[in-house]
Amino acid sequence: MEVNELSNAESEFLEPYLPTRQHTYDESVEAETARVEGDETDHFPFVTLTYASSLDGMIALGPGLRTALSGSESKSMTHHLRQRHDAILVGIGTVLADDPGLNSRLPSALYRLQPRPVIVDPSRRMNIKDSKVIRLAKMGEGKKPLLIHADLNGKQYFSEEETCDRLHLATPISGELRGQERPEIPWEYILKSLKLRGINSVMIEGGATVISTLLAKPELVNSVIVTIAPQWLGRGGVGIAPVSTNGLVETAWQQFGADAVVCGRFSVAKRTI
Ligand SMILES: NC(=O)C1=CN([C@@H]2O[C@H](COP(=O)(O)OP(=O)(O)OC[C@H]3O[C@@H](n4cnc5c(N)ncnc54)[C@H](O)[C@@H]3O)[C@@H](O)[C@H]2O)C=CC1
Ligand SMILES: Nc1nc(O)c(N)c(N[C@@H]2O[C@H](COP(=O)(O)O)[C@@H](O)[C@H]2O)n1
Repeated sequence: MEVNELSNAESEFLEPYLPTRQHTYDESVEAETARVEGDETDHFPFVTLTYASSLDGMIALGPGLRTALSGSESKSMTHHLRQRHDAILVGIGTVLADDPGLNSRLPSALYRLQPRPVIVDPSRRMNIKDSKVIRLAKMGEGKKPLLIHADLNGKQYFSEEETCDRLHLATPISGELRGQERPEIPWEYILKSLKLRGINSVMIEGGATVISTLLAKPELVNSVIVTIAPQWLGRGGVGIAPVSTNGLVETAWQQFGADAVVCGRFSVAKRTI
């Protein structure tokens, strides 16, 4: 699908919902801070939650199915967001279903402006060999992905490999994780660890599990940007369903092609970066 630069009016519409400090992320700085352990600060990156939804609140036709909802204009909007954040984060479910590129294909997206892909993959399910995100990084069209793993032995360490970097996170409640088939790492811990590595802003793009769990943690989210495509995906679809009710404030919406893009914030006190 064609991806084009946004008009001035389109970027101005998005601007109030985007992180103010741009492109502060520096890979060499990340390598330095990687040695720091035991982060006790309460600093988090700026977090933007974003996804494309159908009129019936679905983000995919069915589990594991890559589903195009955005039109060219709103897809371009997503690629604009990608180059305005230091990192783009998805869960392993999205990588296995979609094999996404997780880079910005905008003509203005120089390597320096590309987001660092972050994949939450607690049990190391990612197929490194055949992954598009790694192929793009090798070609210099995107940054090397950072995989987040759960370390069940209670250790936190970083390892750099040729194709990807790995951040093994022991959580503050690591004892409770032992023996779990799908260990859950607290989002506070994931986000703090990214900040500690020099990542000041992260765009969280999916999938259903990641978005739904973060919607129940509004105190961690600075902005929400949702594309609504004018179609229904039906009852077999994968929906966004937070465990608790909530709503956005300071909302604005604009049409991008046939789609509506809705922006907003949660009313809980926000942090600045
Ligand atoms: N329309 C849209 O904008 C988007 C749609 N999608 C769709 O979403 C679907 C994938 O959604 P899901 O299967 O729910 O996958 P997901 O991408 O949300 O990943 C879920 C997996 O990530 C890991 N994970 C997530 N949070 C974790 C945490 N706090 N601690 C430890 N591990 C954690 C777990 O292994 C979990 O099983 C696909 O069909 C994909 O096409 C994905 C992204 C955007
Ligand atoms: N903005 C948006 N609209 C849709 O209709 C989508 N299906 C998605 N999905 C997300 O984009 C990823 C694919 O991106 P690449 O172009 O391959 O980098 C996919 O994995 C979802 O995260 N997004």
